[in-house]
Amino acid sequence: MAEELSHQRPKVTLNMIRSLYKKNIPIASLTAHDFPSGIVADRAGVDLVLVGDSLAMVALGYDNTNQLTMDEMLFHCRAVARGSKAPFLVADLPFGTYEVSPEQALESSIRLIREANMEGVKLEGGIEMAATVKKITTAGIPVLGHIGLTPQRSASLGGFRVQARTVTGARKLLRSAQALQDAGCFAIVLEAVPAPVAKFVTQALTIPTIGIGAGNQCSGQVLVQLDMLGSFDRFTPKFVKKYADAFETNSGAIAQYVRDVKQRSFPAEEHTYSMRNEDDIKRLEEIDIAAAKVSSSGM
Ligand SMILES: Nc1nc(=O)c2c([nH]1)NC[C@@H]1CN(c3ccc(C(=O)N[C@@H](CCC(=O)O)C(=O)O)cc3)CN21
Ligand SMILES: CC(C)C(=O)C(=O)O
Ligand SMILES: [Mg+2]
Repeated sequence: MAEELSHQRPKVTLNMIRSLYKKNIPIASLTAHDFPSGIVADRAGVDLVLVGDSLAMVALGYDNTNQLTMDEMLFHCRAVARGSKAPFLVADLPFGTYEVSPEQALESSIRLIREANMEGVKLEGGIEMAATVKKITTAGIPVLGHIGLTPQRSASLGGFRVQARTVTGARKLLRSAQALQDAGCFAIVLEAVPAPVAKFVTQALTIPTIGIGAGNQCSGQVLVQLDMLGSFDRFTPKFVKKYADAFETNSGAIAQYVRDVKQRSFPAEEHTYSMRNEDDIKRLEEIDIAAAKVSSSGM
């Protein structure tokens, strides 16, 4: 326990996120979707851990994020919160749990805070979600906005496409960002927009932007943990940098384990228990195994 405590760093609060922004220190965010991914993000110094609904695709094997239910999200949030102690904890509001009305959004947000130890929520959408954001933030729940490529709306966007590639698009993005800021968002995720557009929006705001596929001039960055670890092999967006090759490393390790088991080279001596008295081995060998077998199969 003492050793465990020595790894703890100060709790990242909303004030600390704001102070990083004021000091122009980029906010390092990363997703986590279970206990071990929450622990590593914490240990590695991540400021903000997002339990993203991308977990639908990377952890549960769904084709998109829209099939994820509130119960599944709550289940994963609880696991992340058990492992991730220092980072500021934010959860995605799953598709269908916040669009019906501001009241529905607030009720869903309250569940994530009260039942799953989250500290804030994220929702997708721009100016049209301003009243909803206002409802949630007024209740004292920090809200992270998310504009640009909004995966929950990929059907109406025509797929996972880069957004705001024109000046008109950039102006529209800024209007949405400002509406979210005015509604009380503490920060806004900008996903898959050209770097100059993200820079333009970031400079026009007084709250941080967290980029994913939005260049290096945002106030922070976020990636899906399994993407950057090279552990998700279905697709790789252009914005993903693979910092490890977990899929290759892990499947290689497991293939070696399979060979070892087949060859009886695992377990070795050091993974094996001994009897209390060496002499007992001999006594075991003297027992008539054939007789023991007969008596047991005869029941
Ligand atoms: N593993 C994973 N990583 C993610 O970043 C992620 C998810 N899942 N699931 C939910 C959404 C979906 N996301 C995606 C998925 C694909 C692209 C992609 O392939 N984009 C193309 C650009 C297409 C265009 O030309 O407009 C690319 O080449 O990057 C982008 C974002 C982001 N989110
Ligand atoms: C990639 C981030 C922004 C996200 O929304 C998710 O992981 O679901
Ligand atoms: Mg998401």
